[in-house]
Amino acid sequence: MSSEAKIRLDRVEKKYHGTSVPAVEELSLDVHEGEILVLVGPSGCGKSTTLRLINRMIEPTGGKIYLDDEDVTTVDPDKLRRRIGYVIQQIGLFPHQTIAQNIATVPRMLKWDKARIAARADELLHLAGLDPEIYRDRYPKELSGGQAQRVGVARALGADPEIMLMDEPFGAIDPITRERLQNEFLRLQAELKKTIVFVTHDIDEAIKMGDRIAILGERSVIRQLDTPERILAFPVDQFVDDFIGAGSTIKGLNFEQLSGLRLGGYPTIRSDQSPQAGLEALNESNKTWLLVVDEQNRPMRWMREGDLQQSTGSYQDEGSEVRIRLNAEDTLFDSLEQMLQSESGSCCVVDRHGALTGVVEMAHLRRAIRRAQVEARRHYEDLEDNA
Ligand SMILES: Nc1ncnc2c1ncn2[C@@H]1O[C@H](COP(=O)(O)OP(=O)(O)OP(=O)(O)O)[C@@H](O)[C@H]1O
Repeated sequence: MSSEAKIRLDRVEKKYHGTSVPAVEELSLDVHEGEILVLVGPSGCGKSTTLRLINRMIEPTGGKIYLDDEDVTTVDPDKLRRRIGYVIQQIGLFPHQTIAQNIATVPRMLKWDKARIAARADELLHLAGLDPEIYRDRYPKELSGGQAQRVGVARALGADPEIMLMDEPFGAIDPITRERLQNEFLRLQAELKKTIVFVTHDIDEAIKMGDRIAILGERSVIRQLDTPERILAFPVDQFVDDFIGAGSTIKGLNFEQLSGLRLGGYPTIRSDQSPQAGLEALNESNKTWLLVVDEQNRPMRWMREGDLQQSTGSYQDEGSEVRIRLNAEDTLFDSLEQMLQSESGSCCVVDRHGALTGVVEMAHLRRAIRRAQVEARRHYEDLEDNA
C-alpha cells in the first residue's frame, strides 16, 4: 500500500438488506494523508453510504477498508470512531447539554480529567470562532444555524481525531453563512491538516473545498477522480461534463494566480511626458489603449488616441481612471471580473508599492485556459498510455 494512503477502500460493496442493487459497488479509493477528498454526485448515488462505511456505522458486504494499513473490521468500532470525527448536516447536538458539554463528548468518553476537558472545550470554541465566555454555557437552541454548525465541527474535532468525515456539513445554511463557514473551515484545515472525506451534492462546494474530487455516478461508481483544476479543464465524459454544468471554464480561472501569466509589454507614458509622446507610444504598439503612470510607475489613467489628441498634458479627468489594481497573488478569475468592469477591457497588476508590473488582457486568459486544457488532456493520455 502506498504510504500516503491514510484511508484505502478496496473493492468495497454495500448491499442494503432486502435490496437487489448495491448502494456501493466495487469502490476502490485512496484518501491521502492531510487532504480533503470530496465525494460529489447526484442524490442517491451512495455518497453517505460510502462515508458511513469508513467509520463502520454500517458494515460493508464486500471488499476491505484500511486505515493506516489496518483493516477496520478488526478494530473495535468504538475505538475506531474516536479516531474519526464525524460531522453531519443535522448536526445532532444534544439539546439538554450545554455547548461545552456537547463539544466535550468524546474527551468525556475518553475519561479525560475535568480541567483538561474544560480547557479543550474552550480551545475548540476559539478554533470554531466562538467566544467561550459567551457560548460555553449556552444550550443548542440558543444558537443560530451557522453557530450550531460551528459547534458541530468543534465537537467532531474534540479528541483531535486524525480523520474527519463530513456529510453535507454546510448543507442547510443560507448561502452567505455557508460561504463564511467554508472559508473558516479551509483556514482551520490549513493549520490542522486532517485527512478529510467530505460529501456534498453541490459541485461548486466540491470545487471550493476539495484538494481532490471524486465525481460519483450511480452505485458510487467513480466517473472522475482528480484535482478540481483538472476536472474543470478536462471532464472525461458527458456525465461529468453535465454534472459540472455551465461555466466550467470560468470556474477554472480561480485556480491560477496572475503570477503564472507571462505579460508582454504595454504602451505606457509617465505623467510628466507629453501627449505627443503618448501618441507615438500608442502608434508603435498594436493596442487601442495607453496607460499613464505617475513618477513611481503607479497606473493612473487609460487613454485612447482621441483622448491623447485632446489632452492638455495634465492628464486630469481625461481618458478613464484606473480604479482597481490587482496583485500577483490574485487569480485569473479576479482579473476577468476587473476586465469586464474596466472601460479598457484590461486590468493592471501592481507590486506591493503599487507600481505597475503588467497589464492583463483577454488574450492572456484565453492562452491560460488553452494551456490548462492541453495539460489536462496530456495527463489523461499519459495515464492511458501507462495503463
Ligand atoms: N438503510 C437503507 N436501507 C436500504 N436502502 C438504503 C438505506 N440507506 C440508503 N439506501 C439506498 O442506498 C442508495 C444510496 O443512498 P445514500 O444515502 O448513500 O446516497 P447519497 O448519495 O448520500 O444521497 P443524498 O445526496 O440524497 O443524500 C439510495 O438508493 C438509498 O435509497
